[in-house]
Amino acid sequence: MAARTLRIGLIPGDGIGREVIPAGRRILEALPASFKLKFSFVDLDAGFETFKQTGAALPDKTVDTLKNECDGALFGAVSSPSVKTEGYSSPIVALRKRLALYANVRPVRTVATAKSPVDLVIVRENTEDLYVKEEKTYDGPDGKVAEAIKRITEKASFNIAQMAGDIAVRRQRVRDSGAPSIHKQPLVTVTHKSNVLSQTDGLFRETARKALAQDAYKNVKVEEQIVDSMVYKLFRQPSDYDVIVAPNLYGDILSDGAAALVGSLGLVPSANVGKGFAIGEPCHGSAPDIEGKGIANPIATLRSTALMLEFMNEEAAAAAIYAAVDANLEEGKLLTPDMGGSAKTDEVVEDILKRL
Ligand SMILES: NC(=O)c1ccc[n+]([C@@H]2O[C@H](COP(=O)([O-])OP(=O)(O)OC[C@H]3O[C@@H](n4cnc5c(N)ncnc54)[C@H](O)[C@@H]3O)[C@@H](O)[C@H]2O)c1
Ligand SMILES: O=C(O)CC[C@H](C(=O)O)[C@@H](O)C(=O)O
Repeated sequence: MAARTLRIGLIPGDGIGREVIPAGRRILEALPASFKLKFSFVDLDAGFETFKQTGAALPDKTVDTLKNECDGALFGAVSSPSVKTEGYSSPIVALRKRLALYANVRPVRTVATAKSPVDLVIVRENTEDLYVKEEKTYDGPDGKVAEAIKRITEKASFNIAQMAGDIAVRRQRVRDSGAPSIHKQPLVTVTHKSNVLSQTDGLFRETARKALAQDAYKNVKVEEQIVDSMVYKLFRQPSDYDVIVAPNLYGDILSDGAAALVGSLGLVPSANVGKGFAIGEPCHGSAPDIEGKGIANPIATLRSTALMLEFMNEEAAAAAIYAAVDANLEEGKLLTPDMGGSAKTDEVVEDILKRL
């Protein structure tokens, strides 16, 4: 069989995004020939630096190249300012919408030998909710008033719940094939706040339930949880959760919280997934506090690279990367400072490449 050639867009962005994305490229280049995969790469711009230089945080060239040339991509992180900056808008949020990457899939897990095991996936809606970013400020009788639209549609809620159901079924298939797991039965937990937001989150809840009632998911247990009590229960008993499906903002917040349960934000990957296209992206941001020190944990990016390969139907290559990363973590000798070690980014990458 001839090797499959895949063209990958690399969008480092800002801060530690520039320090971790090269690790993603290196691990793809280091995949053994037995996987019959070849890669070509194209460097693409986005982020606050790009905005300062060109006036566009997400140049059209980046979007067009991804659409017309690439089979997949890796995105690092961007330094979006916390104050309104005329002309700037988060490029990763824009990219998710422009490429219709409707699902943000975020597996959060410990290694098999962990004392308090966690093995869950947060499936975050990726295009709407408060992230439609339709905001306005005006003067009212009590001073300035700022408003934002929270938009939930039936279509996006249905699609994201189906993605959660499909992932639950796939995870169970892997368990049934003998893979060790802390879970016995597939479970999807629908997260919402429809006790207060009965129309928006109400529509999400009701639609997700409808989607998960389809025959394809008849073996999947479906539960629901209000997002605040979800946080409480997740932090007390994370091993109770298998697949969590959430509207955009709750999914964003839950995934950083869940990262704390497994030791570091620097471990948690994600994939922005659309029909036939996926962008791997570590869950973390540009980490200005450690930028330039060469100590960023590359594991979230390496796992995001594997996750991108999974969505390209290259499960075996993805599994090899996960195994090499797990071997590094299980030995626990070469860890970056966020994990209590003193290793540099490049040393961790070298160690994982050796194990591949
Ligand atoms: N996908 C993205 O582009 C994305 C995601 C989140 C935040 N951001 C942006 O990043 C900037 C910084 O945000 P923040 O500081 O609130 O969050 P952050 O995720 O950048 O950092 C939070 C904390 O986690 C640590 N951390 C994160 N990733 C790490 C890694 N790989 N290795 C070791 N430690 C790591 C940081 O040092 C920091 O202490 C903001 O401008 C925000 O808008 C971008
Ligand atoms: O800072 C940005 O530009 C986007 C941050 C981004 C988000 O979805 O809100 C990040 O928190 C993430 O989880 O991907």
